Formats: sequence, structure tokens, C-alpha cells
Amino acid sequence: MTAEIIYGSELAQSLRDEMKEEVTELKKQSIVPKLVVVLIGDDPASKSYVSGKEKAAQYIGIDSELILLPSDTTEKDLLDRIDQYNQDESINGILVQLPLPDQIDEQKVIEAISPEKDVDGFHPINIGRMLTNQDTFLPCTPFGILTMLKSKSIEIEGKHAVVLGRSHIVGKPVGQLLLNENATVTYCHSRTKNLKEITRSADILIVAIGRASMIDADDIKEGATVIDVGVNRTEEGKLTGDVDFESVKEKASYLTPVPKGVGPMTITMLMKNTIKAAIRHNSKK
Ligand SMILES: Nc1nc(=O)c2c([nH]1)NC[C@@H]1CN(c3ccc(C(=O)N[C@@H](CCC(=O)O)C(=O)O)cc3)C=[N+]21
Repeated sequence: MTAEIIYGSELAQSLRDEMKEEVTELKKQSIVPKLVVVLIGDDPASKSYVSGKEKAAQYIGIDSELILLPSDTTEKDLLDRIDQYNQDESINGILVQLPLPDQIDEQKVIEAISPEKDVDGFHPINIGRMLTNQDTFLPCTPFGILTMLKSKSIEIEGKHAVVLGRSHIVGKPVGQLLLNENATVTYCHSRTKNLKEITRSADILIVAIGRASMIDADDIKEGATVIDVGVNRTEEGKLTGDVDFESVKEKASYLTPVPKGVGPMTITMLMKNTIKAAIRHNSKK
């Protein structure tokens, strides 16, 4: 079997075109979605993601403001700024790029962002709402993955979904979203025994470990759907996933590439959440 490749980049483009029209309509009602992105320090990878967000916002017509802060920014300074953005009525979404420098407590920062402006979907209130299947801001990468599966009408209900990785921003929430869609979900991580046995029984395999070529054709079931969430840099600076693309392509039924897979969808869902926040804030005025 040769897999159909799911290009997140193409789906992202069509969703961005739709959102562009939606924002044009919103502007006629004087609603201008606005996102603030805070980037601390000068990690090149973070800078590259942030510039992707800026580009997407600009294309769609979302007002985006980038706040660049030095790597020695104090926790208090950041929390004070968040407080100010929380109170600013013109701002609908706040994103603080992770990871943060060691002197800043990440969890404190996540909890300081108003749940109404938490377009990352990282606030415990929004995570709780997601777990209980209520309307909320879904975390962008899991939301993007679900949107990719649905775009190809891949059946989720009753299927065995295996999630490799249990990070708070990808692994854990993507498993919960798949559970909400009635999949049977298994989480695997560094302490899992018989890993291969489990991945081979997956109908849908989500790989979010952060190690290049973790999964090859021998680890999967014929005809599985394989979603590669890896963002690894080779020594030459090339972006690669967690999946051995060439071998898995010959055995899976669907496969996402890196780059041009999940990454562009993550950014697109951030834009969707920002528009949603703007509509919500306006209906409360
Ligand atoms: N508060 C917060 N929210 C995030 O959503 C968040 C974060 N912090 N910290 C870092 C991770 C990583 N992340 C990516 C977004 C887009 C691409 C992406 O678009 N990648 C392109 C290629 C980009 C390139 O070549 O560098 C692609 O896969 O085709 C990748 C990774 C968001 N994250």
C-alpha cells in the first residue's frame, strides 16, 4: 500500500482563505480580531514559528502585535504585561511562546492569561472544558490534527488510536480529543513496555515524541493512519519529523509529512481561535 500524504500546508491555505473572508465580514461590523504574541529571548526555532504566525495573521487580516523581550526578563515583568493585555479590550488573544527561560515559571504564566484570551488552549480551565467536551479553545496542534483527520473523512469512532508522547501541549490533549470522538485511546511514553506491540495495533498513530525516525514501517500496521508531530532539526538545520517517512509511506494508508504537515495547521488553528475569541468578546459587550 502507498499512503496518501496529508498536506497540512494545503488544508491550511484553504482554511486561511475562508478565514480571510470571515474577517472581512467581521470588520464590516467593526470587529477586528487582535492577537498579541510574546517572545522571550532569541531562540532561532522560536523566531521562525513566530514569524509563521505573523505571516498567517497578516494574510487573514488579523491584527497581530509581536512583543520581543530580552532573555533576562523577570517573571514579574511578564506577569505585569499579561495583566495589562488581559485588561486591554482591543486584544482578543494572548500567546506566550514556550519554552520560557528558567527564571520564569511556565505554569504561573499560563494561569495568568485570562481563559477568555487563552487562544493556545493551555489554561487549566480550558483544558478542563476540553476534557468534559464543552465548547472551548482547543489546543492548536491537537485541533489541527483532528481537522486533518476529518478533512480526509478518516474514521475515528471505535478505532484504536495510539498516542506516543504525553506532553501537556500535544500528547495528552490529542488523546482526549480522539476520545471525545469515540476512539479507543492508548498513551505510550518512555516507560511503556512492549511499545512495538502497541504501535502495531494502532489504526491511528500519533507520534509526538521529539526524536527523529522513532517510528518506521516495522512499527506500524498495514493501512494505518500515521500523524507525525515531530519537529527535529538535523545537523544541517533541516526540519524532520519523528517518523521514517520513506518506509512508512509504503505501508500506511495516510501519512503526514514534516515540514508541510501538522506545523502549518497548528498556526492555522491559532488563527481560528483568535477569530473565535474576537466574536465571543464582541457578543459580551
Ligand atoms: N505558546 C506556544 N504555542 C505554540 O503553539 C507553540 C509554542 N508555544 N512553542 C513552540 C511550538 C512549536 N510550534 C510550531 C508551529 C508551527 C510550525 C510550522 O509551521 N512548521 C513548518 C516549518 C517551519 C520551519 O521550517 O521552521 C512546517 O512544519 O511545515 C512548527 C512548530 C508551535 N508551538
